[in-house]
Amino acid sequence: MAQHEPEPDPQVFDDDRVASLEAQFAAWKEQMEIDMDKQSKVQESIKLYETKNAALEDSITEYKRLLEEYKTNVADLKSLNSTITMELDNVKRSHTYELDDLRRKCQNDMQDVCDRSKRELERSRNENKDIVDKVERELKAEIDKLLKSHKDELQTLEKRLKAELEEERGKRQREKHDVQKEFDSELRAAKLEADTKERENQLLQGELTNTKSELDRERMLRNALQGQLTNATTSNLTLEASNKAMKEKIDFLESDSQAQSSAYNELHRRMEEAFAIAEAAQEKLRQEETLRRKLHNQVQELKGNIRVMCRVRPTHDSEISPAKIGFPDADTDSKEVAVQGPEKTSAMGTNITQTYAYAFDRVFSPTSQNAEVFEEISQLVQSALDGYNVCIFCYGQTGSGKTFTMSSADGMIPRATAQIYAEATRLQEKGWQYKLEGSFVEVYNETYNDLLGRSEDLDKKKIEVRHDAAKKQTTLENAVSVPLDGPDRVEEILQRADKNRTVAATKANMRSSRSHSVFILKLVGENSVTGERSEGTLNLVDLAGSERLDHSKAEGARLKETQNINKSLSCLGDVINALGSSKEGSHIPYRNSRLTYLLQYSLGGNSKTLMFVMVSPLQAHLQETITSLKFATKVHNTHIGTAKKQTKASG
Ligand SMILES: Nc1ncnc2c1ncn2[C@@H]1O[C@H](COP(=O)(O)OP(=O)(O)OP(=O)(O)O)[C@@H](O)[C@H]1O
Repeated sequence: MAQHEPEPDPQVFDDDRVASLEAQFAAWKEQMEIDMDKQSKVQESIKLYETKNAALEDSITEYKRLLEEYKTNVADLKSLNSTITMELDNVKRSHTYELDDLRRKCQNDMQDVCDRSKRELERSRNENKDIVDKVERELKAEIDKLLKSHKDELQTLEKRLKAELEEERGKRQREKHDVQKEFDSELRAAKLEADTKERENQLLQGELTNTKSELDRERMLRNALQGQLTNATTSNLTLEASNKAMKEKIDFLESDSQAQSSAYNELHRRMEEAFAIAEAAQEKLRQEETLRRKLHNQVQELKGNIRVMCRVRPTHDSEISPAKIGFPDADTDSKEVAVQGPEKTSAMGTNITQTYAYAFDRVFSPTSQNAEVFEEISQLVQSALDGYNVCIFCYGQTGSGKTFTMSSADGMIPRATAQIYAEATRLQEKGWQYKLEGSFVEVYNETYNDLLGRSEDLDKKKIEVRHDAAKKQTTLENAVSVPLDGPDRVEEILQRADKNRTVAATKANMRSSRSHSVFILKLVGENSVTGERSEGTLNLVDLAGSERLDHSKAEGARLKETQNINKSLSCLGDVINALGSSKEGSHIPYRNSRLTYLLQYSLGGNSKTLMFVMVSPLQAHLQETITSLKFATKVHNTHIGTAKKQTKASG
């Protein structure tokens, strides 16, 4: 069994216990001192914390106050901000309205001035011409009539007077002769009688008185006869006076015709004046034409040098499953198109469709006609006449309506050339003479082909493209260029190009879809009156189908074609991108494809560019449609520098 040590008795204080208690006490004391020390430290800390707490509370109060102040400031700033935003919106809106008004006013003024001047000129020309013709005719007829009637009157009068005079003279002569004869015979008889009476005087004194009285009677008779002779002479004199009066009348009538000829001279003078006014009006018109060109191109520059428009073609009767394409602002601006994407299943398992919205400078819905589309581009066509390089191209997948828009019978090419021809003819009266030349080339497999050359030469004849950097003009060596001397020539050009392409096409290869065609119209104008000269180019481009073909399914010639199309279209995108992002003078990759090389001077800062993105309305083409619209949006967001007109004084 184990021995237990006895428990110490608490009442017994031996030395060991005392020592242990003392040690314990010392330890407690030490501990207490430490605790006291700690307590005083804690109390000090508490005091410190209390001081800090008070300071913190002060700070919190200060912060709260500052926060309140800050909130008030924020509220003030917010309301100031919204006021400024509102004001900014108002200013923006009013500026937009002002700009629109200014633009509209400019266009209206310009139109008014042109119309007024035209009407004025036309009216004064017609008036003058009519007045001059009428007056000339009337005067001539009047003068002829008067001269004829005067001549006739004169002749009749002369004849009558002569006859009367002759008759009167004859009558008087005869009367005189008779009287003289009578007198002579009477005198002879009287003499005889006097002789007899003389002889008888001596014999018959009484009879003498009788004879004398008879003689007196005879004398009286003679006097009477002489009186008659005097009367005849007086009447002769009267007739001569009336003859003179007649002559005076003739002179008067002749002087009247002089008055008419001075009236004619006056009219001639007025006509000269009218011609001078017409010439001044024409000069004014010429000046207004120069002003119109300036204003027109300012408006074009305001619209931007690269514009993008979208056209959705209608579905044909044979086509089913149309895509859901909407035109949200068709009733107002017509600038938006919204395409409903393919149906997808969400993470929650529900079917969803996404709508993609795009905005361009103009969107044409399927109901739009070529005439409506041309209205939008006609102003750019006008710019080509004014000396700018203009490039209009159609981009889109095969069958989206590019060729319909560009080259159909009422497409952009025939319409543009007709407008240019009409405008060039109209400008002749303002002193402009234009030389218009058209060529039509195709870029196929990175080679240029002449669509106006002989069909057997297609793919064989080599065309060289030459650039004149100073004039910013491009020439095609070895390509046929046709002078556009009448509006019908374009139909001939289109037919020839179409024939060449058809000859080149094979069953497996629809050439029109696999090549880019470029219609190039050169417009060189000279104004003999003002000495101005302008050189512009209009390029109308129908691009190859933009659909991404599956390389894996293409082989041989088809693969090469596909690669070339993809390359040239992406080069076109690169050039536009570089033009939009680069500084002046930096590198633009025109040389990377034949298409961009050809269009070099019609895509840069010196030109005005318009891209039509053509859209097929079919659900089956939806993916291509979205790709095309994305590409077009990228182009639309590009800003290209201000165009420069190719004008210089001739000589
Ligand atoms: N706006 C439209 N109105 C009526 N028909 C149209 C319109 N646009 C295109 N079409 C018709 O749609 C068809 C395809 O058009 P088009 O040949 O112009 O397409 P494309 O894009 O030029 O094709 P490809 O690249 O093969 O040349 C043609 O029959 C054309 O007449």
